[in-house]
Amino acid sequence: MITVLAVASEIHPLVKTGGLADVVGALPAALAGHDVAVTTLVPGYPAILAALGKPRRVGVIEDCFGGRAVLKRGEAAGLDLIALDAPHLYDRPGNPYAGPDGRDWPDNARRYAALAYAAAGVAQGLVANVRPDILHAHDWQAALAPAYLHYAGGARPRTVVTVHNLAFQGQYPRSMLEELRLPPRAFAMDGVEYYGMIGFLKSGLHFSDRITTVSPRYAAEIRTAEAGMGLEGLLAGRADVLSGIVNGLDDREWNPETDPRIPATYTVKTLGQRARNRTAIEQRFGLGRGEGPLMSVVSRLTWQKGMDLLVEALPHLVASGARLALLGSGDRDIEAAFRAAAERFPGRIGVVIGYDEALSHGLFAGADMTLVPSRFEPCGLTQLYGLRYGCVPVVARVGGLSDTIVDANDAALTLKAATGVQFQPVSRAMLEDAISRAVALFRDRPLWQSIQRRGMGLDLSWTSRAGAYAALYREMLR
Ligand SMILES: Nc1ncnc2c1ncn2[C@@H]1O[C@H](COP(=O)(O)OP(=O)(O)O[C@H]2O[C@H](CO)[C@@H](O)[C@H](O)[C@H]2O)[C@@H](O)[C@H]1O
Repeated sequence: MITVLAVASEIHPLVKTGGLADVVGALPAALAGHDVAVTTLVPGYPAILAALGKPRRVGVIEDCFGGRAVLKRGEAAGLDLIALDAPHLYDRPGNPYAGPDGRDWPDNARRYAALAYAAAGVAQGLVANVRPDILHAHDWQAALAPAYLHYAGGARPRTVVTVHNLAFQGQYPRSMLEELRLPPRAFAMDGVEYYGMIGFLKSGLHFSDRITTVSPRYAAEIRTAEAGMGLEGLLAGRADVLSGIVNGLDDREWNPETDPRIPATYTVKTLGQRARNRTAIEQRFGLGRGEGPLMSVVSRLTWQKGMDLLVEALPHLVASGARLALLGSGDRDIEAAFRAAAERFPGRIGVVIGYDEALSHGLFAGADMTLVPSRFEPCGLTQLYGLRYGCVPVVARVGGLSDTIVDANDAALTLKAATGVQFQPVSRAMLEDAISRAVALFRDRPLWQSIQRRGMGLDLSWTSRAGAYAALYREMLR
């Protein structure tokens, strides 16, 4: 049995702002089947402490970045958790990273340094009976852990950092070095220094034994200047320990045969049931009926996700006979642009600004397609949900979108291999072209249904994908 201490700033179903939470929440159960036991260290946000009920106190850090912290262990939603209960850092309502005004909490450097610092402590024996073989840090919020272990010296577990999104790196001023409990010598190129700042993610990428990201294609892309966001040199230098493992989806949550969140459940043999789900979408999003396809989006509304391009492509989408139901939140400008489009095209474009887990399931269960025009995408989960639910993905050919969808070109159609529509480069013109191609494919119903069924029949579950992480851990311990 391999023991892993996972460290992350969010975990589904307790605290989620994006795909990171899905992965961190689903992996432990899937890894159990591979003889890997995962304990996850998370910040003691109110939602986490509430879910833990009556946890055991398993450790104390007297001076944890400005106050006392208690490590509390318990089970919630089937997860073995250690919460870092530090009210001065985490006892705040709402979004984990930002205050009610939408701005990052000013002390985020300390809040997530504390998480990584506690992780390093647990990795070196702070909690009785927890002596992990592997410390697995997810994203910048956890990425200082390998650095703390390095500077602490002594015995340590093997370490791996997973990059879910290179765009978020955690960069803070040099003046915080002492406050973050890093020695002066750490401020160097072969330390935590990064372009004159302290780089949390950079530190993790430098000091970890292994680096993974969430698709092979993204693992290759981030070694280039185009997608490396300044870290391409470091990543190229560590190419021998860098790999990509495509995300799976949580079968317990995402299964159209059993999903309690959708009006009508269905299987690959009863696709007709989806009509009821489509009607529910039309009602909720104020859409009229139509011959053309019902397209959908579930996304953060950001530049990464190409949502500004989609705004520009909306007149084309409507002219091609399609309708759109969009659920998302994010940049205020993009939110406003979608609201305006819904007013301009009543009955054709329906928009719900916000975050709504149940409604997102309904969209995959009833829409004909899901649009994912991302400029970059480490893996992407919504295209996987689309495949599973017969909601055909129309995606940009980047990162994990490239690794998970087979474009319906002539060759793929002949080989009966197509699962969606891909386009590149990521531009308004090519997005519009992809929309047109998707509309044309949709008109050929038998062909369309064969594409739907093929996606639904794929094994996308973590149950099989988790094997790649288990194999990586085994190799690291060899
Ligand atoms: N308004 C809304 N209402 C309800 N649900 C919503 C929603 N907006 C988004 N979601 C949900 O949030 C998750 C988003 O996951 P993604 O993988 O698409 O992207 P994200 O950029 O957050 O994750 C990063 O990490 C993940 C995990 O590794 C990578 O797949 C990805 O490429 C990378 O950018 C999905 O579960 C989606 O359904």
